[in-house]
Amino acid sequence: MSKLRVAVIGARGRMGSEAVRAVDAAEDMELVAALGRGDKLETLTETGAQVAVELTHPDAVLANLEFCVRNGIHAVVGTTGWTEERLATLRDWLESAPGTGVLIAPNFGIGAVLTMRFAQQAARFFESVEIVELHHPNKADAPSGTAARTAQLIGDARHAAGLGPQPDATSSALEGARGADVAGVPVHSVRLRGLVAHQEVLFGDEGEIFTIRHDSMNRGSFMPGVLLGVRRVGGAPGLTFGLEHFMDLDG
Ligand SMILES: NC(=O)C1=CN([C@@H]2O[C@H](COP(=O)(O)OP(=O)(O)OC[C@H]3O[C@@H](n4cnc5c(N)ncnc54)[C@H](OP(=O)(O)O)[C@@H]3O)[C@@H](O)[C@H]2O)C=CC1
Ligand SMILES: O=C(O)C1=N[C@H](C(=O)O)C[C@H](O)C1
Repeated sequence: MSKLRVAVIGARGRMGSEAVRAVDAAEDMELVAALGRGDKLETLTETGAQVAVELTHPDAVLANLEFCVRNGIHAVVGTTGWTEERLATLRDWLESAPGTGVLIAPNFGIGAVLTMRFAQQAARFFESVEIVELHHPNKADAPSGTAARTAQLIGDARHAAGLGPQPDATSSALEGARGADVAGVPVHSVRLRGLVAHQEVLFGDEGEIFTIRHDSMNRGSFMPGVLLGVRRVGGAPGLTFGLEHFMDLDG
C-alpha cells in the first residue's frame, strides 16, 4: 500500500517539530516537506504533498490554507484564532475545490475532545458555569481556542435548554476580574511558566459543584489526534470543525 504524502507547515515550532517526528515515525506516512517561516509554499506541490498539517500562527494560517485548498491539498489544522468570518472565507475557497478536505481541530488531545463533549452534556443541568484555561506563557492567543469552543458549546446547550443568564450580582468589578464573556460563559486565562495546556470547566448549582479537568502534560499528547486527522481528512471533503467528527464518541 502506498504511503500518505504528508507535509508540516510550522515545522520548527513547538507543535510542528513534534508533528514532524510523529509523521516520520508513522508507518503509513511519508514526510515529504517540513516548512518553516519564509519557506516557499510551492514546495508542497513540488513534493506532491497530499495532506498538510498546519501549526503556525493565527496571522499566517489563512494564507497557508488558501494555497493548500487552491492546489487540492487536504489540510489538518491545529492553529487557533478562528472567527465566523474566517471560517466563511475558508468555506468559500472549499466550494471551489470539491474533493478537498480541511479539518480544524481546536484541540487534538483525546481527553480535551471528551472534556468538550462532557461539558456540552452537563451544561443544561447547572445554573452556573465558568471556564479556567491554563497555558504556557509563550501562547499567542487568549482565551485558548479550546476554551472558546467549549464556551460556545455550553452557551448553545444552555440556550437550547431555555436557560437564562447566569446568576451574578457583581455590580462593580475591576476590568477583567470576571474574565472574558464567550457565549455567556466567563472564561479566565492563566499564563504560567511550567504549564503546557490545561482546562477546567466548573459547573455549580445549589449544594454541588461539578468539575471537569483536562491536562496535556506534553505535546506528544496531541499527536495521536494529529495522525488520526491526517488519515481521515482525505475522506471528508469540505470543512470539518472538531476532531470529534473523526472519532466514534457514541460507540
Ligand atoms: N489544536 C491543538 O491541539 C493545538 C494547537 N496549538 C496551536 O498551534 C499553533 C502553534 O502553536 P505552537 O507550536 O505552540 O507555536 P510556536 O510559536 O512554537 O510555533 C509556530 C511556528 O510557526 C512558524 N510560522 C509562523 N508563521 C509561519 C508561516 N507563515 N509559515 C510557516 N511557519 C510559520 C513560527 O516561526 P517563527 O518562530 O519564526 O515565528 C514557529 O516556528 C497555535 O495557534 C497554538 O494555539 C498548539 C497546541 C495544540
Ligand atoms: O497554544 C497552545 O499551546 C494550545 N493551543 C490550543 C488552544 O488554543 O486551545 C490547544 C491547546 O490548548 C494548546
